[in-house]
Amino acid sequence: MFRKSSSQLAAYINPRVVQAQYAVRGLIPMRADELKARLDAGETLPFKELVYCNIGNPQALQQQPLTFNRQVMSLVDSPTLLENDAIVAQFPADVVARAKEYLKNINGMTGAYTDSIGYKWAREAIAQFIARRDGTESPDSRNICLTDGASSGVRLIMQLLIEGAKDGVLIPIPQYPLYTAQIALLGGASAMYYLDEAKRWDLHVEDLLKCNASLAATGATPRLLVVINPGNPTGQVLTKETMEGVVRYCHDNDVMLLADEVYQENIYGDRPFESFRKVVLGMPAPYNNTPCISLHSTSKGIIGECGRRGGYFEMLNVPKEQKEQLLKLCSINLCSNVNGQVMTALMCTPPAEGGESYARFRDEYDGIFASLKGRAEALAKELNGIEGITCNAVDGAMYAFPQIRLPAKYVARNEDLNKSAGTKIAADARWALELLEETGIVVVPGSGFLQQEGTFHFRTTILPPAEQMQSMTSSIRAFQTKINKNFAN
Ligand SMILES: Cc1ncc(COP(=O)(O)O)c(CN[C@@H]2CONC2=O)c1O
Repeated sequence: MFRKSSSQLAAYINPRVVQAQYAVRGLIPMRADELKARLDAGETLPFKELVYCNIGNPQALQQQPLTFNRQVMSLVDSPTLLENDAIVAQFPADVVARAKEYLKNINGMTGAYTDSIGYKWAREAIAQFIARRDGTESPDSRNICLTDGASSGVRLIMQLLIEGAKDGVLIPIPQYPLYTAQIALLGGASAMYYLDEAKRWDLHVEDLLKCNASLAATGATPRLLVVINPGNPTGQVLTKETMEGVVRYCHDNDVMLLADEVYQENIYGDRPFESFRKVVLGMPAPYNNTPCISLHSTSKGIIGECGRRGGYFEMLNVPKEQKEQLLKLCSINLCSNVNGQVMTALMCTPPAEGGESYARFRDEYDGIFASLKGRAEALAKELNGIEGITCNAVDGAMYAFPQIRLPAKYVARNEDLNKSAGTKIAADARWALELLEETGIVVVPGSGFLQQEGTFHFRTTILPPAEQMQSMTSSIRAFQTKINKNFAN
């Protein structure tokens, strides 16, 4: 049997991979990278720099890491430094003590595999963090699993529950595209519940029941309900009343609740964050027995350590059989990365008041929070001041998701451009592409998060430093004003 030449072999690709999309690093950011390469090569473009507002990557936009965490991490990563008194003398005492504590727990071997669900000591630190945050009993640390960021937690949980098209996942629209991508990769069925832009992007529990019907119509059963609180891209913070309605839905319909709470520290508006775990435990029987898996991450909040790939999920009321299978899935990956585990433990255990590092930590933490809050408020205000753009307040998370009112002539032109180029670019993707080409501003079109039919949005982060944000909103204003004028109906 002669082997076919490489040119004859059709490069087979799993069609599910082709179907999966992830707009946060899709068409617009890829085009931005091409433009950046041209700028770097000395070419003259209509702008001098790219402003990457497509990804919630704080430290890529000049946010500083928290010193305490980095100091502890450096000593844990290189324990021999602790044998050098001159080096030790350069670190605050509570940093040295914390590093020694962690190294003792790790037996000094930070290069070794850990338990499949992560270091026991790190999981116990997370359990204590959860108890302090919620004012409840400490969860059993065996119900906590450290992950390579929340993304890998989502993947594991979806693998547990989604075999194929008969298994349905309820997702919010607009949604963070990790979810539709993972559902596509598993061949699952998705049912969309639309967030209400006119009501601060709130969700309506009755829409969840409509999802049941849409899944039933295809022979699928709802297995998982995803709630992102605070919301990405929409920035809403749910009320306790809404959350209780969600819990009742999950209990009554035997659906696992996946509470994506990676932005739980990014709260800027009048609505406080309450964890789904706390809401479930505060409800009367039988609702306090509702299964709920909560996600957290070192990528967001104030810590912003995205590249460390730290995070965890906590299983509340999850049946033993499901827990065992989920933990088996974790074992197949052997363990999450050690730096991410250490960083997650540090996120959950800040320096104690009275310690040498406390004042600096507090100052850094409060400074970053105040800056994020200020930028969130300023950005929504500026965007609302642009004709043709309206934006809900950014109550939480790291993004604004304004609606753009595109003139009919602009939408029609986009259809003509698609026809002549054989492309299928959505009107708001065309808007984002042209904004990029003219200004260097990189945003993600609302179509990348899905949205109500006939509406157009874009998502920008609140992360550019204040002075850069000012010029960014001025450029968006000029760009939109030109569209309003040139395509006036
Ligand atoms: C709601 C939500 N869940 C999970 C994740 C994954 O985070 P990990 O880094 O812990 O895997 C993100 C990342 N946010 C993406 C990345 O930056 N911009 C975004 O929209 C997110 O926004």
